[in-house]
Amino acid sequence: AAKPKLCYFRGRCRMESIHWLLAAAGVEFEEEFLETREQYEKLQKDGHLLFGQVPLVEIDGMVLTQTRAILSYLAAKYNLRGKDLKEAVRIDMYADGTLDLMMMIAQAAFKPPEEKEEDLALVVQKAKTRYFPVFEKILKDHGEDFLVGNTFSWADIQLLEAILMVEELNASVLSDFPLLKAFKTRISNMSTIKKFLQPGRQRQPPPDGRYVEVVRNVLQL
Ligand SMILES: CCCCC[C@H]1O[C@@H](O)C[C@@H]1SC[C@H](NC(=O)CC[C@H](N)C(=O)O)C(=O)NCC(=O)O
Repeated sequence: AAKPKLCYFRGRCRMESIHWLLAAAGVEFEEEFLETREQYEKLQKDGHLLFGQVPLVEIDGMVLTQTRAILSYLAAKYNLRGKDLKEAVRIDMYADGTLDLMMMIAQAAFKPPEEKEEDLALVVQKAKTRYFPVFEKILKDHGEDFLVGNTFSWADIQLLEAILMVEELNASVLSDFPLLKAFKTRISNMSTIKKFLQPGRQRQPPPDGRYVEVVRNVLQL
């Protein structure tokens, strides 16, 4: 089958969780990076953008947008969405929580320096007081290597992505979360994820001025 084709800016934000999921599933993908307004307008003209937005993923003969819908489809397709509906909804809840946290980081990139600083400090605070305590407790109560059931799922991928992203902001953020530390080591060492984390793979760097400039130009923000 043809490789999935991803279309987004050369950066993280909404597409990064899709990179992670495909990489964790060991699925090779192609990418088109949006650099110009013309590219974006062509996608719109071709009717590929349902609501005029990216991320865009072409897979299995479909043209998909809406990050959450894409992630749900991919998680189900690659057996990363639990063994039944009850596990699936728990995976969705956990994944949604990490997406909320990571979106806070993504949006901060577009703020002026002082505000960005404040926003990112708030993100670290939220991670330490709201999100990570929840996941620490889940791991403690559940007593398994993974967040849901006793198998690897999309929720585990999302949590690792979020942990690494928050650690970029504050390296000692896991100091009060021993189970999350062990979780991070365990999941990072899974072969497909270990490969993805090596330099030069398709993981994107944190947003920088160039990324913000390209997004603003392409979207005319
Ligand atoms: C000020 C902050 C602006 C952020 C704008 C974009 O840069 C990324 O960091 C976040 C977004 S992504 C680009 C944006 N896409 C979305 O907002 C997708 C939202 C959708 N619910 C999803 O989850 O896929 C976009 O295409 N907008 C065109 C426009 O709506 O006309």
